[in-house]
Amino acid sequence: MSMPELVPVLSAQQVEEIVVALGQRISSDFGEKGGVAVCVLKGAFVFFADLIRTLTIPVEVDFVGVASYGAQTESSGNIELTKPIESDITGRQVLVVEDIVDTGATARFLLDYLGGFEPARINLCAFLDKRERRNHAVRVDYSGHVVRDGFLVGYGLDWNGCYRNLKGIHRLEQNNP
Ligand SMILES: O=P(O)(O)OC[C@H]1O[C@H](OP(=O)(O)OP(=O)(O)O)[C@H](O)[C@@H]1O
Ligand SMILES: Nc1nc2[nH]cnc2c(=O)[nH]1
Repeated sequence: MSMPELVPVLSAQQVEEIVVALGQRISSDFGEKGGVAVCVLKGAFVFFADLIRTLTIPVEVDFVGVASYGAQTESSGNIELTKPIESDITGRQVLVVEDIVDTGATARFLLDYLGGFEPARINLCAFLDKRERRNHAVRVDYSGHVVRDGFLVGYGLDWNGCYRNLKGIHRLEQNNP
């Protein structure tokens, strides 16, 4: 199999502008009460670190782990909780931070899981909102960039464990010889 090609989708500069705009909206909506920002591991960790530093409200952070894709570019559909939340989010304002919402299976699973702790409010923020394959009902309250198709890597998103360190977003194209 030949090496996949990386086609640029968003530059590092564009990524930064999107993150700043999201941070302003979230700060304004959550207000001085602030809340708990929950990073969905692993993919969201890069976006999360940038986003929380644009917030101008009191914010605590926590992390949940889920896995579903493994080495594939298609979700297995079996979502596994690999790390539970540690904070008490009951009655708090909660922001779930994802790198990408694709089929919506992971986000749906997490909103149901975290919603079970009865937060005062729970909103979903995704850097990338890929709607074409959505087959679970989820509302992305804060969507950074809507993408149509393709498998995307960079800015935390991986393929087979690689490319999370790229500063921009790229589409992975498998060239068949
Ligand atoms: O909307 P969906 O179709 O459920 O896809 C979105 C999920 O897929 C990716 O996670 P992945 O399972 O690849 O794990 P990772 O975050 O550890 O890379 C991504 O980080 C989202 O959590
Ligand atoms: N890296 C990566 N993970 C995903 N999980 C769901 N969709 C995608 C995607 O386009 N890229």
